[in-house]
Amino acid sequence: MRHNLVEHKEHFQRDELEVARWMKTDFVFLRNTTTLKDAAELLIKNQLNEVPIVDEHQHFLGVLSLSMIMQSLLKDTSLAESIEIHYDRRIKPLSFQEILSDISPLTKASVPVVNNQNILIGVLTQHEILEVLAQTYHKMNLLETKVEWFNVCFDNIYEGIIVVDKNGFVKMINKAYSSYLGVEQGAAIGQHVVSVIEGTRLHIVLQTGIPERNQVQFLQGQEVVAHRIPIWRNNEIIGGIGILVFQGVSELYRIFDRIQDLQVTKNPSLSNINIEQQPPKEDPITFAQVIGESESFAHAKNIARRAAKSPASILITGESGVGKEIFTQAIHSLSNYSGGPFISVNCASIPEQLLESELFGYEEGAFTGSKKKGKPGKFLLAHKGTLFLDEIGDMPLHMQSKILRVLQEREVEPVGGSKPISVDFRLIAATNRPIEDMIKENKFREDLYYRLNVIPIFIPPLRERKNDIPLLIGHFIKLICKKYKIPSKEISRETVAAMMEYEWPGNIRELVNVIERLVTLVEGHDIYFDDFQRYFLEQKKQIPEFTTMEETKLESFNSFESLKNAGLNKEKELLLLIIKEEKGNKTRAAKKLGISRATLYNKLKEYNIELST
Ligand SMILES: Nc1ncnc2c1ncn2[C@@H]1O[C@H](COP(=O)(O)OP(=O)(O)OP(=O)(O)O)[C@@H](O)[C@H]1O
Repeated sequence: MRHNLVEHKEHFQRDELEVARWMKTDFVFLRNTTTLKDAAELLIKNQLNEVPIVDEHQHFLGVLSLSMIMQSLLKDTSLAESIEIHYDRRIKPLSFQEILSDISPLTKASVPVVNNQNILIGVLTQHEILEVLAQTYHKMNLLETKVEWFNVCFDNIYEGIIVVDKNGFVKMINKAYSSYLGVEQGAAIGQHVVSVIEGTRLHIVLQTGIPERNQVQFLQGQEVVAHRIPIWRNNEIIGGIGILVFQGVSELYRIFDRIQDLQVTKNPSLSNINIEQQPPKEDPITFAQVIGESESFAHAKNIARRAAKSPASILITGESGVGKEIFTQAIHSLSNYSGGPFISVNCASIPEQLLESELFGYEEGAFTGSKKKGKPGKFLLAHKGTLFLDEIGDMPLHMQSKILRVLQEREVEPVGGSKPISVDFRLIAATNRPIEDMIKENKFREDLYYRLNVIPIFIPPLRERKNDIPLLIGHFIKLICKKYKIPSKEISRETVAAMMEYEWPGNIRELVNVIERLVTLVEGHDIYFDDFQRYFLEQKKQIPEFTTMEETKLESFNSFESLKNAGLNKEKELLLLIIKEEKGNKTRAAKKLGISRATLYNKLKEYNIELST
């Protein structure tokens, strides 16, 4: 029995084999003060051979069996006597944390189980052990089928796949790869990847921890596309996967041509309203630029991709800096409104008294005594395109009613205007505030919420999708090097692992800031953990070493906090100082403080700081 369990242990998670998971918790036991008569009756009634004995605090003392009672009776002991001196105290109980495969075979029908305080909490019987075996057998069968399927796929796939351990030694290689290289599968296994694949970088990816995707590699006289993926588990690299796309390069060119054709034939629907529209200055953001593959993030992207195709309103929720705006832009690019404008409004950053004219626009002479020319509002500017209302949770109640009316009637009436104008736009709203709670507190209109929340998308915070961190680091390093026109840099694995440990309260915005600081401040080609400590952690002097997650939880690491702690206790003073340093530029001030523009506006409002715009 022991042998079988050990052999199949791999197929159970270790804690699945813990005694605590399998022991019986409704069981019979006796106090040491019970009489021999009561004990005998209890054993007979429950058809038991033996029973565990405990003291008044439920501490385990030993085991009493029917044969022990018989022996006592044969020695003329009275049945009225207590069992105290008659039970066996040599019996060793099992700990609830022991693993079934590590314990000796049960020689008895049942064994008592205790916790760390020696309190009797259960019994393990042979019945449970048989149950484990039956389940193991079932799991093994399922696993065998899975492995068979996996092998079939692995060897029949067109792409070449190679899997290495953390030191770069080949663990698996599929048929496509081995025949391309002209190496026997069996011969490649166990060798170092460098001696199997000419010019590989898979071993380098194991060092850096950063995935490399869509890299053109010259192999066996042909250009191929390679992906190199480090496998992270519990913040450590346990191996790597190399994927070779043989048709890659020529196929990529074909795809590129097809995209170009599509763009030429696409006839952007032009606005029938005479509003001067600026041509887009930068390439539109697509989902290819929205980085992240962890399950929860891929799920959000999936919903967003599908939502893009419908005209329904979308409400994106998630903490500040998780990527709500970039999602919105990618949705716009993929939607039927992509030919029209993308208009973004940060509801928190516009003073309340200006909000209406910003959104609805105004007609010439709309304001008493004003000779101001008319101006189209954001609703009108977004005609045939996408309107993004960021921080919708900060919208005052009276404006919420007005917005609701626009959404219902699809018409806007500029301030001072006499007739409504029809508008057609796709609305995407975003918030990092708990809207449902705000509804309960009458701070947000329920009817507007339902109008907006036709398709809800939640973007998870970075700390809940840490496996995306290496991918994001690689992406931003490349992007920032390009932006500053500096040669590409590499980051050490220790730094990546430390970044995976950190909680990122400012989410991706904070990650981008940190990488930007590292890439621009570190002079050499490589970014080491020391640099990370110097440029990021040392700013937060109160935390001497970056060690555990617990420590990072204790303190918020964002720059705002660190600046505050650098001797300035009052947030207001700090705000004023930074704004002065940045000569009133709110975007730069927010960036320096490590907060979003919206948070900066909220804080300015909170402290009644007025800035001339
Ligand atoms: N998945 C991602 N891939 C690439 N870049 C991202 C991703 N998510 C966010 N970013 C970048 O991080 C920064 C912050 O993202 P964004 O402004 O979209 O966040 P947000 O949730 O709208 O923040 P806020 O609520 O504070 O307005 C931007 O520079 C954005 O381009």
